[in-house]
Amino acid sequence: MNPQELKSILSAGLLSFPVTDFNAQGDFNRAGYIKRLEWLAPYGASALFAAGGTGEFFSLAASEYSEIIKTAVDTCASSVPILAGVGGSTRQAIEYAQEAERLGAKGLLLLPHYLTEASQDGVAAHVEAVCKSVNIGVVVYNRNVCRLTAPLLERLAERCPNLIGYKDGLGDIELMVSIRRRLGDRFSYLGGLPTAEVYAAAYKALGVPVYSSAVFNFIPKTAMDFYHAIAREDHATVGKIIDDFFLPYLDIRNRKAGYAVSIVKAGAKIAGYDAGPVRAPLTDLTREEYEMLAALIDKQGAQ
Ligand SMILES: O=C([O-])C(=O)C[C@H](O)[C@@H](O)C(=O)[O-]
Repeated sequence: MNPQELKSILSAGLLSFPVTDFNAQGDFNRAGYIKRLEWLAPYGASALFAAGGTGEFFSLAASEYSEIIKTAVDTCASSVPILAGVGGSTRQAIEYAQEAERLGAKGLLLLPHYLTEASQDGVAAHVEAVCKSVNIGVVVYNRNVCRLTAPLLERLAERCPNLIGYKDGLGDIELMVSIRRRLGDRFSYLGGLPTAEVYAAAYKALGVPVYSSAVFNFIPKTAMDFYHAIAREDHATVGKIIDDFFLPYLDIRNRKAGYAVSIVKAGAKIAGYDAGPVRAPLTDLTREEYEMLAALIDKQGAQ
């Protein structure tokens, strides 16, 4: 798939980031991951991102990465395109990028580099180096230490034809509007704030109709229904699902840093697709929080 074909796929529909399965010892659980992907793939997401943020990319060893991407690509070959998360230092990100391309990923999501502050010129050089290391399409994820501005993205877009997407995890409306207006159709735009549904209507109004859903991991039908309600601007349905499900969900998610991922793994277990524990530095929900989530899912009849 060339970068322009990928851009067109990412310009409509719902995207999702499957969690990564670990067994009780905390090791990658390939069989569980295959079962998960086989369950989720038919629900109609336009692309799935393996080893992304919700897939705990930041906690994976390089030796596990290849197996995870290969498993996702092989399992979903005939159903849904797989993009791979990449990140870390520039050299590490390039190694991951080339490995993911070799294994058949259709594109990459470039997660922010790790730890150090950096000038945005430096971040742009990092993004350019990763884009130039592969032929497949790349989506850059503005979040945390990666805070590229519209002029820098414009420069990157000129230099890197395969940089085809911009994913926003910052929620800075002024920045988002300036990027959307200045870059126009050059990119596909993805809403990617944690629990992106809560921002979906506002982002659609800004010209960003596509978002990635983490809750798709455990209530895929509800996630798709919500996406369709957003797409047809059915405000009553959107408001009802936000009131009944997402606001109480956020009350649990906001109890601890990192719960945006932990709560999704808890949800997967409740849905009958246990992905095992999260890895440190994340922590799992407490028993009480887990029961609260189970009751919330049950109350909605969400699935
Ligand atoms: O890197 C990630 O996993 C994300 O940020 C995607 C998530 O799906 C996010 O959009 C969410 O939590 O809904």
